Amino acid sequence: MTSALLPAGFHDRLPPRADAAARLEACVLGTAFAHGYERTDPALAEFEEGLASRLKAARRQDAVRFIDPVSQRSLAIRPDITAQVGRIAATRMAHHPRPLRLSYGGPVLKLRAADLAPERERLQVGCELIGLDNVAAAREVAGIAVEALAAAGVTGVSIDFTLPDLVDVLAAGPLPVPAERIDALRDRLDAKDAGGVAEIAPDYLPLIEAAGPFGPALTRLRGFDGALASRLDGLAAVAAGLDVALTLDPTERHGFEYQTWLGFSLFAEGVRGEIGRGGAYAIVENGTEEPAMGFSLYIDQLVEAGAGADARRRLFVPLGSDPAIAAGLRRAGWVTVAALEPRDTAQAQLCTHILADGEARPI
Ligand SMILES: N[C@@H](Cc1c[nH]c[nH+]1)C(=O)O
Repeated sequence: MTSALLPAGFHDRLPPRADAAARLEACVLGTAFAHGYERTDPALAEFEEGLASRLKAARRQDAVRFIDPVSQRSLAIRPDITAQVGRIAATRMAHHPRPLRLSYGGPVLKLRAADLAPERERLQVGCELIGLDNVAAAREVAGIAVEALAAAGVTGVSIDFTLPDLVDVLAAGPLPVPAERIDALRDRLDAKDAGGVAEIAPDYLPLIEAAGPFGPALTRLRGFDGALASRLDGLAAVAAGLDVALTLDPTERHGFEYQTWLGFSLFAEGVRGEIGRGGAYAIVENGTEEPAMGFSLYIDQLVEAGAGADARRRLFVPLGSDPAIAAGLRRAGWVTVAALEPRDTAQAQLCTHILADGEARPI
């Protein structure tokens, strides 16, 4: 019988997966570091209002909240580190020159699991570029995400672009929609509900058909409304710098609550669901807004698909072996597992090799 040790949506990472996760995290952060992104390590929990108000339309209901007995205030456990990096950039690092490049990695907690992803606690690793949200910023950020995944040995990566504020832009200008119906229109477009869209604003129907492989989708969108020309040029320029499969789904909103002109989801062949997301957004501080661009990767699905695994070559060091030889082999990259009592065996210690006559012999 397996009785639940942990609540639904939570899991312990055991060996070798915990090591694989740490390796992937280090690989992503290492790639980011090499591009000038320095690490921040925000607090696990913070005042709820600060977290919720920092990014426009970030969802307060995503966070696990509680009243802190010490401060008597409502705290939230972070559901997304991006908002925290925004807080740090806007306050303690406000005086740093822009653009400011920061990276992060750590657990995040959601109040509820999403339909297709049962996890509530996940390991989030990412980069934020604060002070710019133009094409150059998007190219850098998306490029680093792709490079980091390649460095981590993840293959078959693809990116699905979206234009999160597209409906707002069209509704405010060329294709007016009554304000009270915009939310419903957005939801129906997101759900690709053609009948529902036709009821509210039939002019928007071509947007549903514009989803698909990047090139043709972009061409269809270009024919849709001239008001989008500069955005679409920007999108084309971002895509041109990326050497992975690209798609475009202009009305996808799910998971892009606070992103503005550009959003993207990352996928990899053989990996369940999205492995990450990113895009442009604004950080709000004292009524002013600062543009930013970033991406977050979720490491657990990658680990589940086998990424970050190593060959697990473990060398068993029998009792009485010369410690200097084992030390030399460790320096050469071996993992050594020392026998601590006579009945220890290489098999019990999951070793692939054994130290015999001063050298590593396969078992
Ligand atoms: N933090 C966002 C992705 C993102 C990072 N920067 C901008 N957007 C997410 O996990 O969905």
